Amino acid sequence: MTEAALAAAGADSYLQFEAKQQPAWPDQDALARTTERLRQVPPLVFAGEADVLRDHLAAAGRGEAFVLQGGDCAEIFAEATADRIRNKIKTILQMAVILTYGASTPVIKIGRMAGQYAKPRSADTETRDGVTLPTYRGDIVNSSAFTEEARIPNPERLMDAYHVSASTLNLIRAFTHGGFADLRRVHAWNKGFAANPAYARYEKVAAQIDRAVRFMGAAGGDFDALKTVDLFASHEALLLDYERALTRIDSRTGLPYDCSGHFLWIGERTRELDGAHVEFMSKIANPIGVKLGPTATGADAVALAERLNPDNVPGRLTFVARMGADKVRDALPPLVEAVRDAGLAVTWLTDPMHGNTFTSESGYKTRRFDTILDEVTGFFEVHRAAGTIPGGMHVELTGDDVTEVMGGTEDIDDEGLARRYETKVDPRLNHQQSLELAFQVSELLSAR
Ligand SMILES: O=C[C@H](O)[C@H](O)COP(=O)(O)O
Ligand SMILES: C=C(OP(=O)(O)O)C(=O)O
Ligand SMILES: [Mn+2]
Repeated sequence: MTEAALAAAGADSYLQFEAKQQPAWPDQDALARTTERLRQVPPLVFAGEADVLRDHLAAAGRGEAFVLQGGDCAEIFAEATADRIRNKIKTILQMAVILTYGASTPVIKIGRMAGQYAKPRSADTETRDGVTLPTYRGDIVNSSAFTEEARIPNPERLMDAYHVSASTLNLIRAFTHGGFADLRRVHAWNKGFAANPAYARYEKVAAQIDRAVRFMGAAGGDFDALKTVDLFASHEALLLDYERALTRIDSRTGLPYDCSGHFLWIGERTRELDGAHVEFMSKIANPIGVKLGPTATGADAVALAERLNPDNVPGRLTFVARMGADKVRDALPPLVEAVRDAGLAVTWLTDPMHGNTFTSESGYKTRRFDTILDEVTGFFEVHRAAGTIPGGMHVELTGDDVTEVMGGTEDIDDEGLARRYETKVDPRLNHQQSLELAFQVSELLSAR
């Protein structure tokens, strides 16, 4: 019955199109058994929550809120521990308080969390010391260990992804609604950060936020209302077998929602108009995103918006621009202007990470803090010139003290990268660098 309704709603139409970046599963029967099980399990999120997020994203598109989307490039099953999840949530909440001050509007918090397990890769194979194996495609597909066995796509991992997502989401809900996210606590953490002499340049903003919080208290502000926050879950909808298996008909509206997360996006490598990913995304009712890189044209952006949001519903569609700091000021304006001139409702985010990756001399895949900040700055400049809204920021970060991105006050250099380089795919801002970025962006936002 439900499956019939999903088919009638077009949830399987994507099967007629080419799907890029899918694993070569050696055992199709095992895959079918797992997806069959996944079609029976409880959804991870409720469609009504996705609707709430869509309304928030619409507000961000109008400049009445700012979006902070962040988390790992690739979540790792074995790293879904209480400590690591807590540190990540803490980092996002700390950044959100800083940005809220700068934007003087609510910050919509979205984790690249509880489902960010599938990775598109530029190469199908990886060679180390003369040995060539299939690439790691995320924990939902294979393991990053460099052995032949580990790299074989294993469909049982889809089930593991579901369970690890469920436990991560459970902890997110507990932390954000159980007292951990209380504004006064988060504010005290930020004061501690800015009081460290190394970060003296952020003291001024931190002191201003402190004054604002104290003013609120004196004026009888309701801090109890600020004890809980909403942190939404998002990931790249890359592995279509998994996303389709977690799609459910919403009992309220009769519409299909992909209940693997609140917000799903498709990446730069899978956004073809005639590809399976765009077709699948066109059929689900969640708020969705599309990454746009420097080769995207204004016509591409308009065509994607018309295809993915034919009713022009505000908040339904977010474009995440990932141009590169050296290109954003030239490549983004034509897209923003075309969308603006066509009267299309789109919420614009900047991803200042994916266009700024390079390999350091010592061989680490890295990015520079200053380049990341420069792309965010360019994004704000472009929107200011076009009279459009810079709606938010999408970043790869972790709450831990890793050394993967160069620069920041700590000034991690090429040699320093080796100290604690842990990511399995792309480099992440560490805890300190994430807060620094928030302080600097909050200044850009104040001028918005
Ligand atoms: O996270 C994004 C992509 O999956 C990643 O940048 C691809 O990395 P690769 O070029 O090492 O395959
Ligand atoms: C794959 C990613 O990015 P993009 O599609 O922008 O390259 C990502 O966000 O990890
Ligand atoms: Mn990445």
